[in-house]
Amino acid sequence: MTGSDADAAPAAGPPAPARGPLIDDLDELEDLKDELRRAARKRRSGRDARFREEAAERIALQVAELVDELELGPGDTVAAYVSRPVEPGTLPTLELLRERSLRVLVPVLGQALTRDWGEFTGVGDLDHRAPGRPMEPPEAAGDCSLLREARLVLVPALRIDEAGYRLGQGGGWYDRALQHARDVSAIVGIVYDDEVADTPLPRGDHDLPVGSVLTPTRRWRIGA
Ligand SMILES: Nc1nc2c(c(=O)[nH]1)N(C=O)[C@@H](CNc1ccc(C(=O)N[C@@H](CCC(=O)O)C(=O)O)cc1)CN2
Ligand SMILES: Nc1ncnc2c1ncn2[C@@H]1O[C@H](COP(=O)(O)OP(=O)(O)OP(=O)(O)O)[C@@H](O)[C@H]1O
Repeated sequence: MTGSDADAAPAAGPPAPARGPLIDDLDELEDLKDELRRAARKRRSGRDARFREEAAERIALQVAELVDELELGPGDTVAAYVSRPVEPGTLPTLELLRERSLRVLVPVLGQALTRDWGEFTGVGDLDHRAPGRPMEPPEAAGDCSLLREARLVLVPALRIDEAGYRLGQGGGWYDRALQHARDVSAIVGIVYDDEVADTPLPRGDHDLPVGSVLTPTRRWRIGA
């Protein structure tokens, strides 16, 4: 290495994680993402009930640690999702958050899949409106601007890469909702361990990264 190369080296800290190519052509972007979604969904559908239950319990333990670290307590707001059977499970997490007297917001899709949020008050209070659709509280507490009140936002994904970019279900629901989060550091993406992408995911202009990743066995901040 020459003297000038050494001078140009960054001062300290790890290198920034590689971001995927920014793809302007929306058709090309959707084709690439759809192929990845197909593979991810296929793998998810092959997991058995025992694996899923254990993973859901482990996710709740990880979330409990995070809640302690953030010193969240009664009255603080956390946004989460009500998992569908194939997704990393959140039912134990939701119960745990309630037990700690946190205010828990979960998506309410509304008529035209609007991005409203409702309060989670217990699994028994949720409605199952249509097959394939996540369970929802019977009514919304407010629209997407409510998300700003959340100190922690737990977000589902099919895959997440090292720079925090996520592959979602393809509706753009979270990409739009997350614009209202108070801060990227409050956003935590949840995936199974083998869904952490070791090569950067394709991303568009609208894709927003998460600030941390949480799996059934570990959690870390992006870029840390
Ligand atoms: N648990 C969970 N909640 C979430 C999301 C998510 O990815 N996971 N979303 C993330 O965007 C938003 C909306 N997600 C939706 C997911 C499915 C359908 C739906 O209508 N699904 C089809 C069935 C598809 C299937 O079987 O795979 C249907 O009911 O016809 C609608 C919204 C908000 N809530
Ligand atoms: N902020 C936004 N404004 C307008 N359109 C958007 C926005 N975010 C996403 N979209 C559109 O929504 C569609 C799906 O986006 P994308 O493939 O990124 O969804 P996803 O991240 O997989 O899903 P989700 O966010 O629901 O988990 C795309 O057509 C995209 O252009």
